[in-house]
Amino acid sequence: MADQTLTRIEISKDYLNFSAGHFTIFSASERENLHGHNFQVRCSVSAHVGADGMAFDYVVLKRILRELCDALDERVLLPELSPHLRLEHQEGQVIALFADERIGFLERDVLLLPVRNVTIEELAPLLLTRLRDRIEIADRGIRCMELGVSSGAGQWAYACWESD
Ligand SMILES: Nc1nc2c(c(=O)[nH]1)N=C([C@H](O)[C@H](O)COP(=O)(O)OP(=O)(O)OP(=O)(O)O)CN2
Repeated sequence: MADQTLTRIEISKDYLNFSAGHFTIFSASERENLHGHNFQVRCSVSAHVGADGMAFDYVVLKRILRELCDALDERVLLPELSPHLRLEHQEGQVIALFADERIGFLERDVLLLPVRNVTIEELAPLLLTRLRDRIEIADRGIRCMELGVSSGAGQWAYACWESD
């Protein structure tokens, strides 16, 4: 009978980070001021170890995670799916309409994300989905992945995926 043992590989590197601006929205009328974080990302992947003594090449995983972080780096992150925020594009600008405010940004400085709020618990599943889209899960026998996002030391949100 084949060995069913799963081995978890954890990747946690200082360079897996992105520096981004955001504001959390609490209600239709309450939001944080625009501010920034050095967001940190980490990941663990559980898989069966193959006959070659490897679960998968973790260099590939690190490269993908780094690219996912770089894609969010040095931008103001705005939520496309917030029920309280409307986004308009006007002459090279993105205007975020919130309550009675019109908050303008240069298009080049912002990134619109398919999330309801720019919180760590929305960023974690977004990045996990993007990771899953890039990694060959079936080929490598990966059974479970967990991706964490932190907005500062000691505050993390984790999103998990398990194969059926
Ligand atoms: N459930 C969540 N709540 C909050 C989030 C979040 O992502 N998910 N984010 C924020 C703020 O944007 C910010 O990240 C937290 O600010 P705050 O804790 O006040 O400040 P620090 O990150 O600097 O933490 P210290 O403990 O003061 O070092 C708010 N809520």
